[in-house]
Amino acid sequence: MALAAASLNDVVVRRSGRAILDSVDLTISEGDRWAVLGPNGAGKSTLMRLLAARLHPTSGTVDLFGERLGRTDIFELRPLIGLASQELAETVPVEEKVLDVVVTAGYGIVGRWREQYDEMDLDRARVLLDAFGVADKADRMFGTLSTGERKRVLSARALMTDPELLLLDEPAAGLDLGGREELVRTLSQLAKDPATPVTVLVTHHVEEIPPGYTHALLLRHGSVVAAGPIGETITSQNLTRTFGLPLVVDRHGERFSARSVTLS
Ligand SMILES: Nc1ncnc2c1ncn2[C@@H]1O[C@H](COP(=O)(O)OP(=O)(O)OP(=O)(O)O)[C@@H](O)[C@H]1O
Repeated sequence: MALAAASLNDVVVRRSGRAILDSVDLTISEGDRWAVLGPNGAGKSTLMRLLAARLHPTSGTVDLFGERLGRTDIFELRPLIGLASQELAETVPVEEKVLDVVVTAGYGIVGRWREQYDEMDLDRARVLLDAFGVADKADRMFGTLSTGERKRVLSARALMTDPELLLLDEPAAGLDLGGREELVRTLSQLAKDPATPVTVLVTHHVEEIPPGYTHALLLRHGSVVAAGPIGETITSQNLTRTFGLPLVVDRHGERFSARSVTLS
């Protein structure tokens, strides 16, 4: 059997005496594209930090590409993982040139630290910016971009190292409707491309799940409500349990939408 990209076994993360992830079991396999959903505070970003080898579990085990967190050199693991998150966005210097924000991913840093980069790296960074519709922003300062433009740049950055695992934490948050739809289309094209690595995307909204996503994980209060193939997991019953209010999910081809049910 192929090695799992990520395998979590009975994972607990405890903070201030509270389990912010509780008994989480999860296997992410080669070719999978996972959407992770749950209300604010459910533990989604904490899960992403584990998958990014930026956090160790309090108990249980996390294996990334067969290497166990805590027993392996995380600095060897991290280049295999492309991460785009708000936490990372906040570490980017506002005066950093957009092209450099992307290209520095290849050097495992944020913030420009040398004057010259390889022309091949710069070309790749431009191609990725183009794929996310922000090639025309390459020479701008990161701090002058809109929220949505920053999200796109960081998604491009996450792919710069040609990672084995792509982690996108709320890539569509703060985008307007047109921007969201464009991003969903870009992410869908990526999802359907066999060359794209295993992907895990966090979102608050089923509308943001790109076509081509194969699996979903629903979290509430740090626990898994449901996990599995997307069509079986994104259901009215599971969403209702996850968000704690009566919800109806509709499916339109490969897209989902959800609305609350008014109880009379
Ligand atoms: N260091 C910490 N100490 C105490 N509580 C923490 C700590 N870090 C995170 N938490 C709590 O853990 C819970 C899960 O946080 P996390 O950021 O993973 O949630 P999330 O699902 O990503 O939320 P959101 O949708 O709001 O981004 C939250 O209630 C948060 O307040």
